[in-house]
Amino acid sequence: MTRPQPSPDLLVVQNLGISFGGLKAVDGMSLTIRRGGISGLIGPNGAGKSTLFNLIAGYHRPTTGRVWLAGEDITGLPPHVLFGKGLLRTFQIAREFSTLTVRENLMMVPGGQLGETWLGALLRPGRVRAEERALRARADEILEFLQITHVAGLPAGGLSGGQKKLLELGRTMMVDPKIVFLDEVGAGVNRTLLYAIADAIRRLNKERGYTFCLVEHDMQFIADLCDDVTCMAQGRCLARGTVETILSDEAVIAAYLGRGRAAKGMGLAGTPIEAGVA
Ligand SMILES: Nc1ncnc2c1ncn2[C@@H]1O[C@H](COP(=O)(O)OP(=O)(O)OP(=O)(O)O)[C@@H](O)[C@H]1O
Repeated sequence: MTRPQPSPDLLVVQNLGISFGGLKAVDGMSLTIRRGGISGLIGPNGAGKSTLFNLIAGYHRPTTGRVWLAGEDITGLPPHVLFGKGLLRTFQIAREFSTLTVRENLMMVPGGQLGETWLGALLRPGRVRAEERALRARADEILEFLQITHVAGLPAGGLSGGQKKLLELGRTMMVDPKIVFLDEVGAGVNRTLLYAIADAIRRLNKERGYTFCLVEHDMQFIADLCDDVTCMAQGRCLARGTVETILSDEAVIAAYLGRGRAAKGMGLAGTPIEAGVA
């Protein structure tokens, strides 16, 4: 007897929309994200990419449409509930606890720890210590995976921009997520750390099966990592396909560079697109 195969689509978004005042920031977006893949989401400034991430990850409630995760309707659920279901979102500006050490930033990610309540700490000190040891071991394993063990004991506020982005990635790893939405993880990061971040994403995908969706303006980063790409413009889906087809698509190039430059045959492949170029 053959077993039913799980659907290849981990996340399905249908007709999602939200308006701010009169502006339709996301206007009937549909999207599918394949289980075990790395998908890219591109589009000029103000296209609605971050807002779409916010709608999916529960930071905004959509006015239209639905979102399913592994077949379950998760539309409008708040971020902490989605976190528990393995759906996580990082932000363009890293959100570390600056006075805590890097290791502590990792250790505090999983919620519901026994040591968080005075009663738990008082009544079960042995279990609290065991829980803390397990969290510390997990944090140290992640720091080693990301090759940033040397900053484990430093305050997170003193890290470079790229190291903070690696820490953000590490924080998602503390809960073994199903799907991670990375919002401009490469923005403002030097080339060396950008390679380290790309390498970590690739290994998390291949070795641990994490599914990723990346918003990114650096087209080389998108081309190096993504299996498929969706381009948004004015809150809508402009085009969707393989990296090669999307980065050479005339409508996509025009959305970024303007019609005239698109007509001169200027492509996007390999080009870091500066914010604001559109
Ligand atoms: N909370 C908000 N209130 C009002 N308008 C908003 C809000 N959030 C986003 N917008 C507007 O919605 C539109 C889409 O913004 P969004 O940040 O999603 O675009 P983006 O594609 O992520 O852009 P970028 O690449 O510059 O980050 C923009 O016009 C933005 O000004």
